[in-house]
Amino acid sequence: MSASLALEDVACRRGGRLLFAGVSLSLAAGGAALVTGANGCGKSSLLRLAAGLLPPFAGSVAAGGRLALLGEASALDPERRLSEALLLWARLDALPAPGERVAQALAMVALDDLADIPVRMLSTGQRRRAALARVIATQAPIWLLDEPATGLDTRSIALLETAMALHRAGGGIVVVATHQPLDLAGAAMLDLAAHCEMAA
Ligand SMILES: Nc1ncnc2c1ncn2[C@@H]1O[C@H](COP(=O)(O)OP(=O)(O)OP(=O)(O)O)[C@@H](O)[C@H]1O
Repeated sequence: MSASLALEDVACRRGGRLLFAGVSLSLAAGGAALVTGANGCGKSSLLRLAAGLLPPFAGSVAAGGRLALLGEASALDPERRLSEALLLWARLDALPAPGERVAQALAMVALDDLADIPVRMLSTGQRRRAALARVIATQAPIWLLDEPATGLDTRSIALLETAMALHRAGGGIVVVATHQPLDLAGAAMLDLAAHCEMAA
């Protein structure tokens, strides 16, 4: 089955408040969306909704394919060596060759030289790239990336953009919530401000 992601007239309520309503998005294989909006308008919440971690208050979410979410935290065990911390996650999805997938993912984010370093010793930007490597290693067709460029230098942003482009070229889907401009050619633009229910 080729990947797809559809949000239809979705509303989100958190902490007793309606954050946004009337959000629709339809992505097919190779598609991408860029989610923008002011702090607190619900970008992270939208990604969690798409990931199935939050139920929509109204509307529907349908994902055709496995999802991988890059959230604020890297979710990697700080005490483990980077490659081992990634392997723990890669083994969870029961796909073949977890070691190879981790090695390839580390190379894609240019962290192969640091594979044996404990996660706690990585810099902020290196940790962000490690979190991206975790997503890449899942081989999930649908990527949900929350502020993936935070803390990244110019070269690392280029690596991120290349990884997203390659993923889409292979039929993957990318949804990115970001405050930073990112090269995501032909992406659907979703400005949550237009759907925000919170009065400024
Ligand atoms: N677990 C939670 N319970 C209740 N309210 C929450 C929870 N998590 C977030 N919120 C609230 O939901 C609103 C939207 O938060 P969210 O993190 O989705 O916004 P955002 O657009 O991603 O913000 P930012 O740009 O600062 O990352 C905020 O007002 C926040 O306080």
